[in-house]
Amino acid sequence: MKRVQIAPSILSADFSKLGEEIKDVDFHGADWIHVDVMDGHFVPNITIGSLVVRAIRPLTKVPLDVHLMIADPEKYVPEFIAAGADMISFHVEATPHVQRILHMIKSANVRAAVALTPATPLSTVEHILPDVDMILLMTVNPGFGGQVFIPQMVEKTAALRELLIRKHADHIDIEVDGGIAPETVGAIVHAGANLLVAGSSIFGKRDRKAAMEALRVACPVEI
Ligand SMILES: O=C(CO)[C@H](O)[C@H](O)COP(=O)(O)O
Ligand SMILES: [Fe+2]
Repeated sequence: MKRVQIAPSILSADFSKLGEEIKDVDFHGADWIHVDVMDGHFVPNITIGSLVVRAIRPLTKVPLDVHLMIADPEKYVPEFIAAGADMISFHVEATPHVQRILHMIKSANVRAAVALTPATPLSTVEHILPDVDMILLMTVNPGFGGQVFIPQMVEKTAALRELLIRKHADHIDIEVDGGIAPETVGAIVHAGANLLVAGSSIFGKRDRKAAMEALRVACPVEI
């Protein structure tokens, strides 16, 4: 089984002291820092852009996992690469140019990933597996932190892991994003997810050390 990693999402951090917030989860063993970029168009919320990615980049050695929830991602991918993203995911629902954008990201030596909202079928990624490093399955509808985990996404995650095994592409990471907490982590990791985004269940708690430990303890494999 692949090593399970934790990616705290700064969406639920205190933006008035973002640097301290990032250093806090860095100190307590975050594997990635998840950065949610929303444009008020692809999703009904506006968050942050590449200026913030550029500003936080020097504050930590933890790699930055940038989740683009934006229309026309091909227009903005270059500025997130230049800002220092280590991995970029964009939504297959947001562009007809999925493979072209994956190549754009990989040619800059950045990890390339596609994201699927809960209703998007796995068939949308079946024929581009050689081009992806990671697939992000949304386990809530994108746009907001603190939403309730959609239980049917356990079955979807298991189906994706089976597909990857069948296609000899089991090296691809499956990231799950939305409502990941000690109560949901067991089933989703058992189904085959190995990269856990957690916003409110880490930054929503005062003691981030305890919050991350609670996720690790609830995980069915050692992390
Ligand atoms: O992409 C996202 C929302 O669209 C966030 O990464 C996600 O919601 C994390 O927040 P939480 O863990 O609180 O659900
Ligand atoms: Fe996200």
